[in-house]
Amino acid sequence: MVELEQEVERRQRLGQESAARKALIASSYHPVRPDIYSLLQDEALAPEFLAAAEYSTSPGADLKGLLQRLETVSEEKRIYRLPVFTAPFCQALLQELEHFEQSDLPKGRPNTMNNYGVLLYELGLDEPLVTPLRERFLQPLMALLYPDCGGGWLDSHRAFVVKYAPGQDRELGCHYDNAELTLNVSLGKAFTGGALYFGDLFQVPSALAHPLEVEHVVGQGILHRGGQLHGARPLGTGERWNLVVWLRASAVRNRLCPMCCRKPQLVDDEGFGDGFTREEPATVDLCALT
Ligand SMILES: O=C(O)CCC(=O)C(=O)O
Ligand SMILES: [Fe+2]
Repeated sequence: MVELEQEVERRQRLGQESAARKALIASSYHPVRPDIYSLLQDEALAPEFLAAAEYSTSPGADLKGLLQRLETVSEEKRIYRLPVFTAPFCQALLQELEHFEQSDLPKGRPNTMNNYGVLLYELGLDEPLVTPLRERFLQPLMALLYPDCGGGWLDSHRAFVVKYAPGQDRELGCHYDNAELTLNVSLGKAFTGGALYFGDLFQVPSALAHPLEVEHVVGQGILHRGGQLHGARPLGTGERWNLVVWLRASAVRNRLCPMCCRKPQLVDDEGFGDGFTREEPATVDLCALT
């Protein structure tokens, strides 16, 4: 019980420390690409992504129609891919992230597994970039692709950039995400190796028996369920930067925490916290099997 209390305190501290870093960065950091801090414009997005999102919001849109507008990486594992950002936007975002990395401002790391990379919330990129991306584009797509995983009920996210480079992190162990659904976009630079591999949903026995390898394509995003076991193979050469958006639906996680598979007991936190809410959104259909 003492350990549990300490862990709760540690997590609450993380939220407060993250908010403090965000405030410090807002007051003293000078972006090299201020353009990416203005509200997300359609021009930043790949035409295929715009088309898929526009289709998904059109009357009568269905899964079959959407599947004609993106690549099915694995039907069985329900993994999909499509171009997300234009090349110039990827380059601008990379330039900004690198500039921030080189600054001596404090950086909150994405999770316990990545020692490099940054949280987009702390940089101030949630409001102009990630929230509009989720609300306007990802939500309609995810509602058709994963209605049983809260795809139509996304109400928060945790977005970060992971960076792999020689002498830094080079790979990522097998895990599942604290997310109902995940978008992983390759931003560049030039690299070899570093493919993702996917097993089954983590609840399945011997879920890693036949992993599927998925190479990154710069500018393109992989969509998968957060509970799908995955990891990253070692980087060969070059640098790999990916934008990862953990998408959360409180309507789903309020019932069953996706990490411990129990009914969550909530404590207060800053911002989106871990994506749970005390107020219930209206009802949502859930898969009884997963
Ligand atoms: O290395 C990658 O691209 C995957 C990162 C990832 O799965 C995660 O951070 O949750
Ligand atoms: Fe992950």
